[in-house]
Amino acid sequence: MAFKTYEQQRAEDVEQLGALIATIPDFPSKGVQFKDIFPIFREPAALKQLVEHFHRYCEHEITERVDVVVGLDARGFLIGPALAILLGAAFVPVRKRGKLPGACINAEYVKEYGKDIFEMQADAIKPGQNIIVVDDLIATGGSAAAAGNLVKQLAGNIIRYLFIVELDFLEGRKKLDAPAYSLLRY
Ligand SMILES: O=P(O)(O)OC[C@H]1O[C@H](OP(=O)(O)OP(=O)(O)O)[C@H](O)[C@@H]1O
Ligand SMILES: Nc1ncnc2[nH]cnc12
Repeated sequence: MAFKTYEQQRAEDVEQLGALIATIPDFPSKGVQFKDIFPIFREPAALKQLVEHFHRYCEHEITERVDVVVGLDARGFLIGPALAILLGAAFVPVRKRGKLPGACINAEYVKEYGKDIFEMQADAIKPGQNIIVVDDLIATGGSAAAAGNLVKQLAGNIIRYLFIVELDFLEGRKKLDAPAYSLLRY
């Protein structure tokens, strides 16, 4: 097989993985065009391609050492730990209220179809650690911004937000305090 440049591999990933995303109208409520990532996860080769895409992005675009990958409840848990293993980093979950034991910090947020409270264990991040925040999708940016708020409460240093899907028209990345990268933008 011919050698592919970083950009050629990126374009191939966007095309092949993008073709697997399904759009379901009016889910979970009327007017929402729900982007379903699970068809990617049903195909072993696509799942590997997805995780390797994010790993390649980090190797190519991030100069700092990544200490911790933070994943958002619940679909951020699907790629966060796999990416953390490839990066040699730790994984820390952000969970919805009431799910984590011990002392927790919290942040309230509003998202595309509702509002909620996120929590993180108070000793999950050490001051000054370099953090990547990972989720399946950014819509209004409320969820990712709340996760960023939690990291900042613990004095972590966010170096990137990573998403599989971004809904550009909702301008969620404007709420974020660090650069964002999305594999697929609609
Ligand atoms: O940018 P926003 O408007 O905040 O929306 C994006 C968030 O919404 C979805 O999660 P959801 O809260 O539906 O939870 P789930 O992963 O448990 O389904 C999605 O996985 C993101 O976390
Ligand atoms: N349109 C959407 N599709 C999938 N997940 C979402 N989370 C928030 N908005 C979403």
